[in-house]
Amino acid sequence: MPAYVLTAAQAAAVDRRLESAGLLDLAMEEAGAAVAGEVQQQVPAGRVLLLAGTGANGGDALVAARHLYVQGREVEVLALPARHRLTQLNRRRLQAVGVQCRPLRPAALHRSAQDAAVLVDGLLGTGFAPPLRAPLDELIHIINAAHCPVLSIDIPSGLDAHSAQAAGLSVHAHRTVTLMGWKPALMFGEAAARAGAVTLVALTVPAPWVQEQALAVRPSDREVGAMLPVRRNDAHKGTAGHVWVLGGHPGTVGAASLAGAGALRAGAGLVTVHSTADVPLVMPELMMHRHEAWDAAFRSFGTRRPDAVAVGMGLGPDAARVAREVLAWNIPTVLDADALQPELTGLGHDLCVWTPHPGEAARLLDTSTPELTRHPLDAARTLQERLGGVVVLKGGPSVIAHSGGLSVACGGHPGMASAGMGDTLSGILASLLGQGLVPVQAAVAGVRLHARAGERAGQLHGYGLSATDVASQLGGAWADLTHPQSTPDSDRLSGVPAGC
Ligand SMILES: NC(=O)C1=CN([C@@H]2O[C@H](COP(=O)(O)OP(=O)(O)OC[C@H]3O[C@@H](n4cnc5c(N)ncnc54)[C@H](O)[C@@H]3O)[C@@H](O)[C@H]2O)[C@@H](O)CC1
Ligand SMILES: Nc1ncnc2c1ncn2[C@@H]1O[C@H](COP(=O)(O)OP(=O)(O)O)[C@@H](O)[C@H]1O
Repeated sequence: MPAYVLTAAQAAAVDRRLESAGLLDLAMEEAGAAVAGEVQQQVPAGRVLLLAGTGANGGDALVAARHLYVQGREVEVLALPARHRLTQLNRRRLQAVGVQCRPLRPAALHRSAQDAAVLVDGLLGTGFAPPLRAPLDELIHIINAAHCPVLSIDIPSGLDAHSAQAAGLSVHAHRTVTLMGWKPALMFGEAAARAGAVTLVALTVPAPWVQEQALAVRPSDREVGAMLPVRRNDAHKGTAGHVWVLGGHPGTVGAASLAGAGALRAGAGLVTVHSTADVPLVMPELMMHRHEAWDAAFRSFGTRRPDAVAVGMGLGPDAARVAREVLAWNIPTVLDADALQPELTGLGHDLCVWTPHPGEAARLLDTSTPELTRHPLDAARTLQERLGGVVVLKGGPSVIAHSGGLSVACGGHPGMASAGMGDTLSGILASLLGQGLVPVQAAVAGVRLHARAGERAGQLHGYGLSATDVASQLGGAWADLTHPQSTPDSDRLSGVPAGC
């Protein structure tokens, strides 16, 4: 089963269903036990300071305190007055095993945080409605000044679950144990940086209840690996897909050759780069057609068509015109970089994959980049509705939007913040389309393949990794995804963007 992404409202809807089925108590017990387990694993000795808020997030902290106590850990619990029925119940259960809760006041927190081995933040979860009210603001300042590691339950207190922005004061956690599904804030931007390393505890909730609500899926590497094409032993270059790359312009010729390298390394049988500039052939296996002008190029193509085409990488001022011609072919097409022009809106078809980075996406939606990056899932969905086909809104992580919904591809490496990475991705996507994957599978599998290759290259080159390094790791990344038992858990890889 894939992991799901849920907004606060969607998580609350599942909670109501659990409550009416009499299962919410069990879910809270499971959540608290998982938090206790994470504490035991991460900080196996020393005093655990647990902070419980008024709602069910506080209830999870009280359950965690009970589990830790019965396992022999020294626990201290500071709690706000319990308002939620199950939080009140778990307070009584905690007292019944011999742990007293003390009132959570700033002075007490300040004193207790001095020598705690770990602080568990159960103040506010998905029930938080900004802005913060007193005394939560003062308490959060004290938590952030504490010297011990902080583990937040579900989401760092004070974060708006839906927004990547992290506009106001919130807990800065070292780790977050999130429940039932990922919250958008745990994956994107400044908000994700405040969550630290995230562990998802899916909880024993009927899968359809979560699936019906979910905003997006976050497929596992095993699920992604199963999408990748499998070849017969008698495969030859004619059956492995012929990809055309249309790109390059004086000054940006490298973009077309990086796309070509990405296509070859992702398995295309034949790759031809068409350009009106002298594109350097970084790999001699690439074929090159230098055309005098694009009109002449299209005349020379006649009725010949590749299995898939990537258009736009470094293509320059002719890009919109070239993309318009290519769209009329109605074949599997990746549109990137200069081909991502608002004037192409309405010309897309079901076989298109559009790959904007946030700046290009903002231009297509006529908005600002900061506004767009605040809600990347919403932005990707709006773009897909306007452009058709599949949209890959690139970033760390990227969002794939298609007519059936949204998918988030996590992983990658911060070293991928360098020029040419997107060009390589376009080639990968065209390669997978050329090998017969339908656009949504090519996008989901290609984006994760690219990110996984980035993780491998990042281990070798750190922040100095280049797009060529990423292309050279695609074979290993492919093997990792198709044999996932040997893949390190991408959530726990060092250097992976927070929350992903
Ligand atoms: N299915 C799930 O995902 C489960 C979720 N559980 C927990 O339930 C939590 C949600 O519980 P609740 O809906 O009770 O909400 P929370 O516990 O997140 O917060 C609600 C409480 O915070 C207070 N509050 C809200 N906004 C505030 C503000 N701006 N300033 C100060 N106080 C504010 C409210 O008065 C309310 O008492 C999740 O985050 C998770 O920790 C678990 O108990 C188990 C099951
Ligand atoms: N910090 C990061 N974490 C994960 N992936 C990243 C990160 N930074 C960039 N990437 C990936 O690198 C690519 C950059 O694309 P783009 O900005 O179009 O590059 P260019 O235009 O230089 O080719 C995207 O696929 C993006 O997802």
